[in-house]
Amino acid sequence: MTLHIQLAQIPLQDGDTAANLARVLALIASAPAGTDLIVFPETTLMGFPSAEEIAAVAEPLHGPTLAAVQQAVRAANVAVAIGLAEVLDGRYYNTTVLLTPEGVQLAYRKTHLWASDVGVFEPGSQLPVATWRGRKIGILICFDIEFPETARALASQGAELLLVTNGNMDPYGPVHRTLMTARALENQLFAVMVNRCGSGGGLDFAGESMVVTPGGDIQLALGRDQALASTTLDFALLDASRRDYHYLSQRRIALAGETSATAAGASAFLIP
Ligand code: BAL
Repeated sequence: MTLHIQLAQIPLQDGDTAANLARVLALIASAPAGTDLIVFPETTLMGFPSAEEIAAVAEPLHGPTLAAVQQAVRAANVAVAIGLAEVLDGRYYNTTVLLTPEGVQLAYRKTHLWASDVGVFEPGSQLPVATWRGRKIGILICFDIEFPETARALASQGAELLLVTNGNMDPYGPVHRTLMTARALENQLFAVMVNRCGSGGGLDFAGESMVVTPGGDIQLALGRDQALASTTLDFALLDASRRDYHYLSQRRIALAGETSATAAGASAFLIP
């Protein structure tokens, strides 16, 4: 079984939802034939809003911006993993959704806040996994991958594909290059990371989006500049990586925390 994915490493405009949405809609409409999933960066749709802007730009998952993306996803018959600034019950979250022609399959709220997230977003408290196209998928956002427990919490629920939406800036590019390989290898799953590029808010974003196989090989690695790159995830590599040993079933130390079944083929690890 394979998944054809496109990595959309793009610059973003902080606080300018209209500009970011226009770019996203154009990329969805022009996705190469046969693409199953396009992965975008962290907070793609709003960029990084400031504490002063967040109330004005944050939207609920049923808001107009994600509705426009949903319409484009249906028209192009592709799925997207895309970030947004979400408002839910009066609280703001740095959220990434897996949005398919059928709707929101997965919504993940960044659980480990980077310094610039604090005061703008609240941390999420769940690490959910959903099943799509027969594969269990989990999402992390940027700083999350710097904590091994996060990917392990997804893998403990059977995750086979980790999607990471990034807004990683200089000088931390090498940190994520190393850790994406580690997260894939130690959990024997595909890890796909798409970072922002360009600059904004006084930051230079590192780009360097990548795909790592369950065996820890770098299947695709981009540079620092804007790029669209397609590749195919062959899940036979996941089975091969687990043939002689399986870290998850052989580990002797489990994570502290409960996992709840949330829907058919879906679950969530609850941070205590
Ligand atoms: N190394 C930066 C992590 C973040 O911006 O979430």
